[in-house]
Amino acid sequence: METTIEVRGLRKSYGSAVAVDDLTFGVAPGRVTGFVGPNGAGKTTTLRLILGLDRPDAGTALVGGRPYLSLRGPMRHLGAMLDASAVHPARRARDHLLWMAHAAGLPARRVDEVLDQVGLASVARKAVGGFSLGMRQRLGIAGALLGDPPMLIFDEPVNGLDPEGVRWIRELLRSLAAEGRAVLVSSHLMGELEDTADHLVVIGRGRLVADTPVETLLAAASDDRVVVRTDRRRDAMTVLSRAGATVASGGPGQVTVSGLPAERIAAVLTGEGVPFTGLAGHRASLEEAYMELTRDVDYRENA
Ligand SMILES: Nc1ncnc2c1ncn2[C@@H]1O[C@H](COP(=O)(O)OP(=O)(O)OP(=O)(O)O)[C@@H](O)[C@H]1O
Repeated sequence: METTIEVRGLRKSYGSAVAVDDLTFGVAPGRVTGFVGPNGAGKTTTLRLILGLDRPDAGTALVGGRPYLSLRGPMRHLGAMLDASAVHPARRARDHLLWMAHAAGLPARRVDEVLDQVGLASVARKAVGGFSLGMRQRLGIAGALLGDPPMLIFDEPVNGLDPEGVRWIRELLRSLAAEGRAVLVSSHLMGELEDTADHLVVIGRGRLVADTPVETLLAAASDDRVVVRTDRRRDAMTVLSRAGATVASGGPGQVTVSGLPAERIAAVLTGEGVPFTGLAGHRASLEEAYMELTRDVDYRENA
């Protein structure tokens, strides 16, 4: 069975509001695909359609080549965490997972394995009502991992987590992809996916905005600016603009230069006797690349 999730021409409206509008993308194995868009962009609706929790008005969502609801033992194919708070507060963590495992025909030993994997083994017999948001997210992730599936979906797993929790999820997602699994993770904050996602599917108002490798997006957003570190800022700006560069003060001890390659900048400064301590290319952050990408997309309601 192929380990890809394929969404084709997916469409879903609620009354007159179009939540997902002719959406097409794929989620490949062995990488983390970030599913990004502002609040209300249609991410959760899309994930619900993939899982068969809602019916599309048009289009298809296939999991390993088949609709999720037609899979035998679906949790062995695709694991998902959509709403980590949807567990009865009186239920103990281990009992919750045992119930899930039983319903899915999975062995009870998987419950202890996933509790260990997500770091909840020591609180396995505690009621979920006393869990922090981070612990609930971990429990939700444990549920997704229960069937040891080759495909995984996580809806906003980083929401409300402390930096330690964010780091943990980031490493988990990377390791799941490194094992060859297809991992789809949604977020409304691009910065959260920095150092995590290999590929991005960006949506706005239900429509596809971009489907691109992260590297390609970053390269396109990183321009030819070079940052020069020097104590003689004024002199550096004078000689570099005379040499044809566009210069700007880049803050204390820094000049931002564009229009000249780094080697030429170094040669001009050296030739004119202007000392400098560093030259570095400007590399865009994922957040900057996202702003660039979505600058012309109108997200306003009813726009
Ligand atoms: N059951 C529903 N009934 C009516 N409207 C809905 C329903 N579910 C979603 N919507 C609407 O569809 C649009 C997309 O919502 P969705 O939750 O999919 O977005 P999202 O990208 O996941 O946003 P968030 O990051 O806030 O979760 C929104 O305008 C939302 O109000």
